Amino acid sequence: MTHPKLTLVDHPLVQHKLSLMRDARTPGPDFRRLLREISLLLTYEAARDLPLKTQTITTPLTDMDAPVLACADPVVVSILRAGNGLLDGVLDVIPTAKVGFVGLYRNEETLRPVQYYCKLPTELSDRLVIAVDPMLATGNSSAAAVSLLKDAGATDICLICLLAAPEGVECMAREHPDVRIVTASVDSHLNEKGYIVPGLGDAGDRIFGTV
Ligand SMILES: O=P(O)(O)OC[C@H]1O[C@H](OP(=O)(O)OP(=O)(O)O)[C@H](O)[C@@H]1O
Ligand SMILES: O=c1cc[nH]c(=O)[nH]1
Ligand SMILES: [Mg+2]
Repeated sequence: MTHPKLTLVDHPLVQHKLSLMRDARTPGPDFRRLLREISLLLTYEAARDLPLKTQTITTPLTDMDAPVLACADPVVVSILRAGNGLLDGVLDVIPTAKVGFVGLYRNEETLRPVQYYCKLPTELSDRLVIAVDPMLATGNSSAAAVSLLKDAGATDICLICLLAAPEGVECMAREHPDVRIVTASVDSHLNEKGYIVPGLGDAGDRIFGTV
């Protein structure tokens, strides 16, 4: 398993919260809160290369040349449904981000994504586009969503996923080696139904209580 642009966030807070999320006994409200908190921490890594410029500001004590962002507003794209569990955490950190949605579900037999919705901001080029989906399993859903973003003009894309399987990382390396991936874990493998092992189960069902 390799991807030229994969960042594994091994921060102790992220790892601790992820372990709580993996635990099958963790109730839905806690699961949702933990995902939002981790999302905020993963966003720091996704936004690490945003450019800065200097602007003169006046503090209560003096003038100073202060660093401020020098880029167009980033875009965050939630891959429905489970991506919505990460969305608010990204917006907590980047409140000026524009928001898009790509609706995809995975056919349980073929493990191929089926698209049912797409609504994106008009301007995607020359800005950071952060796609969010908690699970990168076969990688088919994220790869399809990223292709859609590229077709719509995105040039600088980062995928935030809570958990990845080696198969999903390989899929992204094959289809989108230019797209950065920020994740909290690359797990062992996929089971025969395409679920990440040890994983955390079905992210969408645990977020929205649809088990
Ligand atoms: O890498 P893949 O093999 O494509 O699997 C990962 C996809 O599966 C899950 O979505 P799901 O189809 O369960 O839809 P949901 O978000 O509506 O629950 C998950 O949120 C990813 O989108
Ligand atoms: O383990 C998995 C794989 C796909 N989708 C999930 O929600 N969980
Ligand atoms: Mg699901």
